[in-house]
Amino acid sequence: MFSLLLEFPRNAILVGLLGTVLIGAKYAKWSSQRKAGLKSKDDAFSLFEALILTINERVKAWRFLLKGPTLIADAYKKANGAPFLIDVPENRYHFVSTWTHIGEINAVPDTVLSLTAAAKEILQPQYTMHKFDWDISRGRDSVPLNRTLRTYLTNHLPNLIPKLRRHLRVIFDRHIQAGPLKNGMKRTQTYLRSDFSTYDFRLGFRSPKLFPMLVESIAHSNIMSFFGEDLVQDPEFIKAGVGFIENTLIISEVVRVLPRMIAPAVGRFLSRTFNSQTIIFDTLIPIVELRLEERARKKQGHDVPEHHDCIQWIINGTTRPWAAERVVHELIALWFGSVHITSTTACFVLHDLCLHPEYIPLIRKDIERSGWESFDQSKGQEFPLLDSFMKESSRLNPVEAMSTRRIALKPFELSGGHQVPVGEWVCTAPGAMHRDPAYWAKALEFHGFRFVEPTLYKAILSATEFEIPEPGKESAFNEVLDWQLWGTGRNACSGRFYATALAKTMLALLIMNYDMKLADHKRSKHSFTWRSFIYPYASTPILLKPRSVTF
Ligand code: HEM
Repeated sequence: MFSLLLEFPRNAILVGLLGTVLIGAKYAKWSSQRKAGLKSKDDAFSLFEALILTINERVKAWRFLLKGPTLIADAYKKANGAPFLIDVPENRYHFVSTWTHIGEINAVPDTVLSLTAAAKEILQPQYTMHKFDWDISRGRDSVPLNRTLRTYLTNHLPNLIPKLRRHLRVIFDRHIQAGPLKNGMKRTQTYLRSDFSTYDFRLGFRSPKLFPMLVESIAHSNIMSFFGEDLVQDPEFIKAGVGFIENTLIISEVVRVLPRMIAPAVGRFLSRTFNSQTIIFDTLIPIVELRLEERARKKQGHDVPEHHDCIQWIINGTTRPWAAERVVHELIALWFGSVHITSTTACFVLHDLCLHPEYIPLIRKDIERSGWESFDQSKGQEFPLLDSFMKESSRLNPVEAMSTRRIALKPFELSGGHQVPVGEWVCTAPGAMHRDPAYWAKALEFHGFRFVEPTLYKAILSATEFEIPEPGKESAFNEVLDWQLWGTGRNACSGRFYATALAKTMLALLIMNYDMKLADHKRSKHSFTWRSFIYPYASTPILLKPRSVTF
């Protein structure tokens, strides 16, 4: 199921080979064009120099695929606050690293700098999302989805979180019990829990496949939140939903690096070969059509069933109803943007919990102090120590080394005179910014309670050894103003309240109900990078053992 994650290096080699062929082809064309005009030895020498330079630049651009975060971090240091350029195989990125420049990006409309154009280049939705052809500047078209997530889904969290929690407990128990036993007794003995799932607390640590467990948990939760509870019972849909993420990454990567002449044909071929997008589309269409019918019947005064999910909120949010196909396209894009990044973020927090186990007892106490009911009512804001720990983990290990991506649809100039030509990208470097001592005291050190409020610090932490490196940095995980995890301004992630509540629910369940440790500290950051993304391997070796209490 997670073949992509395991086979990614192989795919990278394939793309690398493709790149070499392309560079060769481009050079042959370039060289033959110039031979005609070659007159002297000097010309031949300049040609040779130019060729070496071009090859150097191209090799560097292709290196971005395998070493993106390192290249960005190195260039960030050299630039010392100024905008800097990084070439990638198919484009040029202009990175900014000051909050003034970030503010300037946010100040222009999306007819000048567009997130949706950048997303279109990354995801190639015409091949990956059932021919979704979204506008490169969406204007008010983005309102129904963003309002759905930012307002309706967030306000629904007190009802939703307890339901999600019930499902998550069952999924965790199933995965953890299925993991190989690493120590303890050989014979399995199971106990019935109050919620009718079983677990086996007499036995030792088990080694489940952590990342697949987290992806499945988030996929289930998102199905319930976006499409309603019925689809959770549909294994084919869930399989397609998880496979869709891998398929999208493969198809879009291949299409992006191929020459424009052949990319569409290959894209169409891959689109037919990997059919998860079709399964998702075909499953969702009748559901959305029924909802549109219900909307029409309701307008005529008929009684219709009530639904509390994203399908319904998107439909309700449009004044002139969108066609079913249009609603489904929005949902497919939402699915891609929400499953993968949330599971990866939660996975890295779990690694950090194992690397810094001294934080766990205090985080447990704090979770007990608040309790689930207060957490649910706070829409996932509670558990401040866990919140701060998550933020410190993602500050040092954001799963994305780039954020606030925009394509220039018109020429754009930053203060100081840096120009961004049409078609090129402007973006930020969260990985590098988050480690910059200009923004953070003791920037490279992990301080899990860095973001805790002073009053809470006095009440709970002052008698402990834990340090807060700098006063005045208290801030929530879902805050956008002091870091780049969620992007910028009006385009900042509208799903961040839901994402935070879900990730925190999962982490709190695992922290409270299991003891955890890394099987092998040397392999703790068992991750690889592709472009600017950082992925955990599917089989990261974390050991979990049920505790004798259930929370
Ligand atoms: C830890 C998990 C997540 C992270 C780190 C994250 C991060 C981001 C980032 C960096 C952006 C781009 C913002 C910009 O360029 O200014 C974004 C946009 C977006 N995210 Fe998330 N996201 C997460 C989870 C989610 C979830 C769970 C949902 C849905 C429930 C979601 C929905 C969206 C949407 C709809 C946008 C586009 C906003 C727009 O077009 O204005 N995200 N996210």
